[in-house]
Amino acid sequence: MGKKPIVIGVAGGSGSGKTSVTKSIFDHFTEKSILMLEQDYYYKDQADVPMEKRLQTNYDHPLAFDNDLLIKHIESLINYDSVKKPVYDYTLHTRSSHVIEVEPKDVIIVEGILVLEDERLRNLMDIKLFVDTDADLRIIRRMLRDIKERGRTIDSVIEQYVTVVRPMHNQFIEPTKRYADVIIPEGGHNHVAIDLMVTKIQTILEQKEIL
Ligand SMILES: Nc1ncnc2c1ncn2[C@@H]1O[C@H](COP(=O)(O)OP(=O)(O)O)[C@@H](O)[C@H]1O
Ligand SMILES: Nc1ccn([C@@H]2O[C@H](COP(=O)(O)O)[C@@H](O)[C@H]2O)c(=O)n1
Repeated sequence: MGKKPIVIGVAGGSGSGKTSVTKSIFDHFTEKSILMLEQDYYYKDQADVPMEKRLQTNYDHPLAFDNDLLIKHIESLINYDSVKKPVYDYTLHTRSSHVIEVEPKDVIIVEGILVLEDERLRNLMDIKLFVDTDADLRIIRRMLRDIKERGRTIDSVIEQYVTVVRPMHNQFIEPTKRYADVIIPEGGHNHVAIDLMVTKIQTILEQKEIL
């Protein structure tokens, strides 16, 4: 392997298409060259917090995340050491008892709403992306996804969006766009932006002579 893995940060609002962009990039490579760390998996553990309190947690505030652990894991992977990535359960609002053993790779993608908010995380990144999608599309996408995949109701998604997600987005997420090297409009189906990123990563991997 080459000297140091490349770290790519993918930020953007909830429902903007971060995961879709990351997966589309991912699918162009073999598993031996690229790995993904989801900031969501690094929400603070709430195993000891009662469920009624978990429902009141602000999951869109920077303090909701265990960035210390995320940074520790990125630093280990940069040194080509494996890590035990936590697994997050959105229905229980805490980490599951499982972990995923992640082997080091030459490309590390770190994806999440607030990955560009923490200066320590930004300093570990070689390329910073911000997926920029209008608020109306984000709420529609989130509504469909959260009901289908995260065990939520229409009422709960609307209530959370209006009281927490929207204000936190405006206060903490949107301002991090200024740190991005590349802004990707519309997210998951932006094939031009995805192809550009794939080409860039391929070039880096070719330089490392591992393709
Ligand atoms: N360009 C797009 N057009 C339509 N739906 C999309 C698009 N990009 C993503 N989606 C859908 O919107 C939902 C949220 O996308 P996701 O990639 O999970 O966003 P994020 O990770 O930013 O929250 C998913 O169900 C996904 O399939
Ligand atoms: N228990 C939780 C944890 C997080 N959320 C919401 O997830 C959003 C971030 O994930 P995306 O895939 O949408 O980027 C964030 O906006 C939190 O509100 C949650 O609802 N419950």
